[in-house]
Amino acid sequence: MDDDDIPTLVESDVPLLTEDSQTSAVAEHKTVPLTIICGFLGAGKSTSIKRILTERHGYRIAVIMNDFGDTADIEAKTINVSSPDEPESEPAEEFLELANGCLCCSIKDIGIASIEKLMQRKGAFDHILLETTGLADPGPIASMFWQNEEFAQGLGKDIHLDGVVCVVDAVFGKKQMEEDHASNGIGESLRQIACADVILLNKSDLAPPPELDNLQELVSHINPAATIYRTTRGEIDLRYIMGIDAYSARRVLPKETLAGHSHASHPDSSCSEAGHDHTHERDPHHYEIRGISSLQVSCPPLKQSKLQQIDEWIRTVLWENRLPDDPQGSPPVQILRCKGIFRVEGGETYVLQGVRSLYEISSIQETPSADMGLPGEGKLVFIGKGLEDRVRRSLETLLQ
Ligand SMILES: Nc1nc2c(ncn2[C@@H]2O[C@H](COP(=O)(O)OP(=O)(O)OP(=O)(O)O)[C@@H](O)[C@H]2O)c(=O)[nH]1
Repeated sequence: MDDDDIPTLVESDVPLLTEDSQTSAVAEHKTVPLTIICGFLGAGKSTSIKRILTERHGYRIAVIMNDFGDTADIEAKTINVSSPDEPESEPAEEFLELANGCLCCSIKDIGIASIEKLMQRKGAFDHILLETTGLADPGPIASMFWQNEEFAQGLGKDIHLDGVVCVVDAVFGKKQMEEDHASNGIGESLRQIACADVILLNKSDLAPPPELDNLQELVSHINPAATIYRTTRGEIDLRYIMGIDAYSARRVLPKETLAGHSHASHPDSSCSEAGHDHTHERDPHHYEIRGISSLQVSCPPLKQSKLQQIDEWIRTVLWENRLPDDPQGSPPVQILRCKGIFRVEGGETYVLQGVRSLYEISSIQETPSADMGLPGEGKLVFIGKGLEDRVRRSLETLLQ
């Protein structure tokens, strides 16, 4: 057709994402995705959320936070919601309805009960963002919304966990990881990074590029299963942090991880004592901060009979903090997060997802694509403490 011709309108079967269709999509089916936003004190969580709450993006997002803090000055209508069962009761939560259609909810306790109250307004939003405090460990919070029986029978009918986003301070992030002491041995900033599906290196305007490169390399070795973006004031296309489906089979591991090389951990207590170590004599790829590191193992197509053995290996490591073949007195292994995708001979594809001691190995119906790293080699990624060479050897022997 000539450029000057009047175009003819044709019927399209591509759905348009209008406000109405969003509402009906949420109302009809489907569970509302929930994203956990974590990050150490002052990393920029509230700044990122404030941006989301004020920008015109067309989504109705409910944000749950411990207090309104910085967002209190946003022009909004305050609505109090009390439970229909106790209409007279003093509402424990306060809601702000914002001009762009977002809903902001301040709660004292990020618990199931509070979110149930929020869900009374189901249909009024398309996505939930849950901001944790700077010292929160997102692991138990993620487990609350995933693989939790009570949740599955209740709120799980309305909500599903979409992903964990961790905001890291580009200037102080490294220092926070090194100095973050915790009574149980793993500091909160490391737990947050380990548990994340997406990591935002925020305040990138304040860090010199080489420092930013170093931090990114370090963070990507601590958590090779996460996608990392650099941001200033949390500025990022919402598609990269919302609707990422990190707990579904489609995007288990970022492309870089699937394409990348394996990194082994080498134990050296004197190195971890001093903080991090990324110039280890034995392995230039070794990165470890306060004992936390990652282990990636390639996984060729496996015999069906291996499935049960893999399940047993993972169960023993996650639940008993040891390798199945460990002699007594071996140092413990503590896994914070694991992910993986692999194939069995004959074609079936399996996905591994794990948060702390909860894990799931499920087969997926979709035809594996290059995006998933398959066909080709699968990959298993473990993030945690005590991931020494013997752990790699044990897993590699199993997968042979
Ligand atoms: N220059 C610069 N400043 C930023 C950026 N992001 C946040 N800030 C500032 O950093 C300070 C802390 O940001 P917040 O958003 O309050 O951080 P937070 O993670 O919510 O902090 P807590 O709630 O205390 O854990 C504020 O003064 C922000 O204005 C950024 O990308 N660049």
